Amino acid sequence: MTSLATSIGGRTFGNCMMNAAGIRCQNKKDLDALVASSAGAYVTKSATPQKRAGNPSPRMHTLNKGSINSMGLPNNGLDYYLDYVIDDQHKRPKATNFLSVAGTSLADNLAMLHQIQESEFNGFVELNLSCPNVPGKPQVGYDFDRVNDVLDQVFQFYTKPLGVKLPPYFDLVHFDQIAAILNQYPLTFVNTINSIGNALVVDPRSEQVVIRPKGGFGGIGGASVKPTALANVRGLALRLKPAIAIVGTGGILNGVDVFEHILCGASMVQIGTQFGYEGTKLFDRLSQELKDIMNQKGYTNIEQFRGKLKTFD
Ligand SMILES: O=C1NC(=O)NC(C(=O)O)N1
Repeated sequence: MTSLATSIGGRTFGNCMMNAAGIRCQNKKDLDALVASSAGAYVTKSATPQKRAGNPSPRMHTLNKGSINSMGLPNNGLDYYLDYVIDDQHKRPKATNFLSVAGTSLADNLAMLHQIQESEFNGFVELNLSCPNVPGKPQVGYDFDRVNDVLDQVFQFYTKPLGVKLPPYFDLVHFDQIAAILNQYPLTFVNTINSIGNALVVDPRSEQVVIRPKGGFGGIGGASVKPTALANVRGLALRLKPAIAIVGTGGILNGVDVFEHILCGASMVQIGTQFGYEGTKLFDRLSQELKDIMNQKGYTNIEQFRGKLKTFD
């Protein structure tokens, strides 16, 4: 019997696939659909302390097998998502799910994590350090001192399972530097990558950008980011202490993409852009495709090949 089960931080998940924060996870209807799907878990839209409208439209544009977005963290506010995950926890006490938070300041992140620490939520928090789309706000994940400071302050009081959502890095030295910081903290997981920030898509017919915010600059998702995503999954898997699991995100359209992320070291994968297009039936399709690949290769569970990417030497 081929199993797609996985475990992170001592919690088990029946399926190693879930949504990526931001995609079809904005409200109760979206989240209920994920609960009813074959996804192994869900993550909520990144929350700010209060409800937030986000950037002006058009703020997302479909590309050939990809997307560019500058949503700007539109969300219903932390209380909404905290209420949802706690209510769900009462209904399904054995399930573990993810609550994403993305404060636009350190104070906001600390305030939200204090509120979550004091709550009865016992799932995973995904601290989003990599939203590229809040005008005037840098991606914290690219400022290593700030990452260190945030985690130092968070772990003064936060004792529940916590992971961070990172931006893509493009230099092995940066993998070394961020891993040296992350390894100092009792993180449960690291999610890599967020969209490739501040890309620019041009429509040559109209001679115009395709999204309104920030003069057209936005985060890229979808097939074109897979090589970068796999590099970040592998680069961090090779450098992080084994206690920190890797959640692989980026460029997953098919079962083979899931297989590649796991081969590079991911214990869970998240799907964003393609999930946006296909809806929850995506998880049925990807699960079957991954099982087919595993059966062809003689694998019965993902631990048999997770992280076992070969090199030439
Ligand atoms: O972290 C994020 N990454 C994205 O690509 N977009 C969203 C957003 O803009 O809300 N946030």
